[in-house]
Amino acid sequence: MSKEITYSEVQKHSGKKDLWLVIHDKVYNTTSFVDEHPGGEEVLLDVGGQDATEAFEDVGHSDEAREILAGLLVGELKRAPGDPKSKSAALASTPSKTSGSTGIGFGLYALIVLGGAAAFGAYKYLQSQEGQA
Ligand code: HEM
Repeated sequence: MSKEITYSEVQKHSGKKDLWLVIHDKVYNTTSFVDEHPGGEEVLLDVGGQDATEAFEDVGHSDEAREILAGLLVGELKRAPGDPKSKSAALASTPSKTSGSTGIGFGLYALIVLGGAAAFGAYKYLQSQEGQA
């Protein structure tokens, strides 16, 4: 069984010489990798000691990157009440589910109504122009 690490433990490792990250609720020691990261050390230091799931996934890292990650594993994150919520849970579901289907449905509905109104207005305007000519 892999080691369980608390979020407050991870937060202690946020310096360049001791850099841990959380990605999908797993803890990685990236200290040896910072200098080799093709995306630069700055971005890794930015998320040092924190949940980097979103940053990591936003870039769309390759399978090779994920293999490197596997080699840096320290243990599993053990969440305690009050810790920042898991970011991988939000990423796992589709956008329509996370933002609530009503939100997107309403946005689309409003777009259609507004688009329709604009088209109607343009039609009326053109008609009035024709009348004048
Ligand atoms: C330990 C975690 C990470 C590993 C093992 C890793 C590994 C890699 C690898 C191997 C590449 C080359 C392209 C690829 O294979 O996808 C890459 C590129 C990149 N990474 Fe990461 N990465 C990590 C975390 C992050 C984080 C947290 C960020 C934050 C934004 C980030 C930003 C980038 C960017 C922007 C590139 C593109 C660089 C370019 O194409 O010029 N990476 N990473």
